[in-house]
Amino acid sequence: MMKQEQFLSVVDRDEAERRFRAALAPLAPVGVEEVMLGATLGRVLAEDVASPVDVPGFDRSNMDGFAVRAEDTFGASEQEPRRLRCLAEAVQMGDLPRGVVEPGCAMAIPTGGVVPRGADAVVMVEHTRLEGGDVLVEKPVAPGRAITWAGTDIAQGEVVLRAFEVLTSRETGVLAAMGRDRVRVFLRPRVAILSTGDEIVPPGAPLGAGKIYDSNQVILADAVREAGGEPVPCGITRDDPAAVRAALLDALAAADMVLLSGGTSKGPGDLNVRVLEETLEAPGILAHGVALKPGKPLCLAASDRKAVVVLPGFPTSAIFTFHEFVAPVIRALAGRAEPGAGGGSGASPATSPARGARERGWSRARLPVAMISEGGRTEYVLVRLTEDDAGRAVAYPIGKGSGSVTAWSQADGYFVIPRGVERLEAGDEVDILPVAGASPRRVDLVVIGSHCMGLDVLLGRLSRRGITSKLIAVGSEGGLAAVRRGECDAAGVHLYDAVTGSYNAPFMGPGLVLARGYGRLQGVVYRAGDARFEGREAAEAVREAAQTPSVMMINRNRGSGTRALYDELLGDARPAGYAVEASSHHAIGAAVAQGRADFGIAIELVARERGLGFLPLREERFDMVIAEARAGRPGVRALLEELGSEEVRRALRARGLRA
Ligand SMILES: Nc1nc2c(c(=O)[nH]1)N[C@H]1C(S)=C(S)[C@@H](COP(=O)(O)OP(=O)(O)OC[C@H]3O[C@@H](n4cnc5c(N)ncnc54)[C@H](O)[C@@H]3O)O[C@H]1N2
Ligand code: MOO
Repeated sequence: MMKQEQFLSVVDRDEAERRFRAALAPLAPVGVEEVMLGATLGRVLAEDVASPVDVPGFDRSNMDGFAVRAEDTFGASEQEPRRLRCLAEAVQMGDLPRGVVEPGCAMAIPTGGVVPRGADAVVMVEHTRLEGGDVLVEKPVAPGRAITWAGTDIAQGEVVLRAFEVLTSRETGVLAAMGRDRVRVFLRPRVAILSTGDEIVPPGAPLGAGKIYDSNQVILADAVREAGGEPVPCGITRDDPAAVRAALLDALAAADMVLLSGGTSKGPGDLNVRVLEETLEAPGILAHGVALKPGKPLCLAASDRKAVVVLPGFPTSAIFTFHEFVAPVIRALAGRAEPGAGGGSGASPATSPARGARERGWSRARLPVAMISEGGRTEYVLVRLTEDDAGRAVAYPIGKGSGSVTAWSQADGYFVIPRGVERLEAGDEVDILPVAGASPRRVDLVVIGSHCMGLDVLLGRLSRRGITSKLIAVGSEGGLAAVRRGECDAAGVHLYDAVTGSYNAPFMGPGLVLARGYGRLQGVVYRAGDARFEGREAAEAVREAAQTPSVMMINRNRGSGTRALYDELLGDARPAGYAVEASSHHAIGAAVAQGRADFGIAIELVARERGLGFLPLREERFDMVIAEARAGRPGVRALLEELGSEEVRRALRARGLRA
């Protein structure tokens, strides 16, 4: 009862962060260690590095030629060269010359050689001739010419690198040039990562029914590394209070911070917060429930100044809340300055400018569609960016929900819908913020529309040709609208026109051209061996199944081309499962394969992949709609070339498509 109430009293994002930071303050690096030069990459310097030596350590020649006294060359020309006596000694690389360049003399010197006493310039060998034992100088040189004086790059005692700098290859090279073979850096904060849940299995293990792979552990471990921490992977713990408690105690002993994921909302297995309550030392739980989407069940806690965080189990929620609340703390413990923080506390992204994105050229973007938000929570919307014909950015919400494992990896950025705003209109402008680690870049080809494995074949071939592309999956109708608005180069569509009984062509209009794609055979899918379908004619089998009370179907979403096919076959019949509307061919395949439904309509490819029975109905055309205005772009031309190539057609046929 208590837990429910606490969870219901969600706190504002900024208030949650304030409590968390206050409990951990002051945030300072966890310690210092000395590491060898070869292990410094990515580490943060914990000392100001002053050079123990001059660089270069001697007056160095920058040319192959002759060390001279500049005034001996004044007035020299090809017609009237200055004659100098060539000294017997030549400067040897890596050695100090013994002789002195007296007036009227020259000493041969290589690039990088030590300038001998007496000389104050070097004449390039190209500007000299040898004659007997003499050097004829054909061009005058000013004093200092072609010489780098000792200590002019780095002077002995000069501070070249400062504490809190992150060491990249640029800095490590400088350390080497000063002769430093080891350096003091901040310790990486150790961050223990525990996954919890009876349904979680490690990648590589067989995936039983109802189980999912532990993706949070890996993305969190690598995100910890990216923030400058050292992950301490603690594996997967069952939903059992004693087991979670034991794992938590081990983690607290081994690390500077502990991250758990899952088990923080309201299900019977959501016991992690209770275990925290019973296990942590003061101050314990600071916030459980934050007015954020995604991320509401987030639990921020501290045990004696060690941060303990239960991230929501859903992958998008987990990584979003990690970057919002946890990554800045890891960076502070690692000695990495907050980008743009200027020492202040982390500003809410709702109020901070979209700096990173602006630097990359995407700042404000237009929404192509209206959006509803809950209003009561600050909502973060992951987007993919494209550009309209006028070069203005357009932000397509990814819309896969917090459970998605791909949304974060596909996002070019995100925008914030502040608490209290319930609706954004199509055409509204939003500020795009960068997604940690993503570097949105312009691509050669943007395809918006329905996704199909055939497109994977095409875009894969383009990629091998060096043509980059981006596919934004919004369905056929969304694709057609996007190409009409000039927001993409091409749209993959399969739109059925009931009036003409044909695909795609009836939907073309001014400024659009249709490029012939391929066919996908649609039909009834069922579990192989089911006598109600096996060996029968599709329409008749469906008609009969629809009258059989024990048979369960699965439907497609309204507006999809396949739904029209369902309705044609079923007429007025409403068999059990009619109201269940899956939104993809793959979902139909999964439902039938796993026995949640006995039949559905999908493309042959899906039946093949899942070993389902298949009764053909008709061929659906998947074509590309091209914006005429963009037909000349190299990406579009390459796409059309690929579509027309016999090799591609063969590859499509090999995947069960009709090309
Ligand atoms: N009745 C309510 N139910 C839920 C609420 C709510 O307010 N009332 N909140 C929803 C929200 S919002 C979220 S977010 C989720 C988060 O729940 P938990 O943090 O308790 O996470 P679990 O229930 O354990 O798991 C959710 C989901 O994530 C998967 N998961 C868990 N761990 C991992 C992992 N290591 N790698 C990949 N995926 C993982 C798990 O299998 C579940 O599918 O709760 C809503 N429910
Ligand atoms: O708040 Mo949850 O993190 O949206 O899915």
